[in-house]
Amino acid sequence: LIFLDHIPKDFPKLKNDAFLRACHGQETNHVPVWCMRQAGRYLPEFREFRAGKDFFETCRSPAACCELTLQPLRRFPFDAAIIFSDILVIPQAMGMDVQMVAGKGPTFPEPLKEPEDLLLLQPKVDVNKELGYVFKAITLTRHKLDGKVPLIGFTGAPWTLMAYMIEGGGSTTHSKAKRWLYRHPEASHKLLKMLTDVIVEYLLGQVAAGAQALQVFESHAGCLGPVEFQEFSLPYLRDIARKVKDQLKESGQDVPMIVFAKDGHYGLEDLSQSHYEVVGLDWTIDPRSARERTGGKVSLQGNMDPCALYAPKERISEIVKKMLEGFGTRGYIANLGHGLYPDMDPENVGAFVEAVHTHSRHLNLK
Ligand SMILES: Cc1c2[nH]c(c1CCC(=O)O)Cc1[nH]c(c(CCC(=O)O)c1C)Cc1[nH]c(c(CCC(=O)O)c1C)Cc1[nH]c(c(CCC(=O)O)c1C)C2
Repeated sequence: LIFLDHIPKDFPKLKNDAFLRACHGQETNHVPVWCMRQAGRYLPEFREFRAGKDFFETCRSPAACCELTLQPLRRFPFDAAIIFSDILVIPQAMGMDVQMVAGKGPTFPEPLKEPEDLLLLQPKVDVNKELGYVFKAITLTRHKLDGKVPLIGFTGAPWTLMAYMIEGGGSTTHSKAKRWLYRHPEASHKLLKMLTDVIVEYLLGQVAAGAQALQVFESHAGCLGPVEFQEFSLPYLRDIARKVKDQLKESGQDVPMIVFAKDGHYGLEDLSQSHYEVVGLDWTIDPRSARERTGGKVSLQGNMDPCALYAPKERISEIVKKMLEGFGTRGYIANLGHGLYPDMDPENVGAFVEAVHTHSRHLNLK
């Protein structure tokens, strides 16, 4: 792969490696914490910066992505940054039109309807050309972070992206996309394979650009059952991790990978044996049982109910303490079980971060 030869080597030295150490199951003084959607509409500075600008235009501006990535870190002592972007830049790179419609979310004016529509997709995507703007944003942000915390790159997983490409936007049932799984299994596998190929190159490009960890979002695992998950999600999640890791090993790099299959608790054992260092959890799983079911094979990330941030600060602190006791402080990264909502109070996000740091330091001294 060409882009691995171009790894910039003049990045500032990392000052806080708690997140990376926790990914590898190593000891840390405190439990590292970050929040999914930490760059988002709950921050007034985010709303002000985004006002009047098109969402995907913002994604295509490395300077804007850098600014939005850094905003939450100016407020809170998060232990990791996640690059501002979106999972739907991949369908765009494959030739589909995606627009962000205010009050509605991402919308595909012409979603995939039948297997013949796969012919409309770019058969061979040049990720450097189509997604180079993300790589530029990552390199710029890694410099501007000045080694404060590691930078996480991310992608949507194949099934989740397939679901958006067929549904044409958000959905509660995902029945259009699931119709493909039952009616057009071969075409489904063809599309999932196409997506996997692009995702592998995209993640490698992000590492070459400076990403220090990678998260794969299988946000729509919950609408699959265990049987469909085994056939249409898990093999591709595994393939992505194996291929990315094989390539990175060749160039002597070690970048931890996180898999987050939202509502995919039925797949927890399998996910813990899928070549990812970290398994992300939503709030429907009890921390102790997650530890038991994953048998110490992986680090765990999560999983406070985002809505617990509506509670008073003292209550947040108690909930965090219980969560830390359940997971233990080793091989654990605190996070929410899903992203922050726009109406959440930034002060309570601060209380969450502080509770994780304070209680985990205390537990480590015991
Ligand atoms: C802040 C934001 C993003 N995307 C969207 C918004 C809100 C719209 C706006 O700001 O104008 C629209 C935006 N983009 C998407 C949605 C969900 C639509 C739906 O399914 O109904 C919305 C509202 C699609 C999307 N996009 C993403 C996922 C996976 C995570 C998840 O499960 O929530 C998904 C499913 C990933 C994503 N998306 C984003 C990040 C940035 C980094 C961070 O976390 O701080 C990330 C990681 C950024």
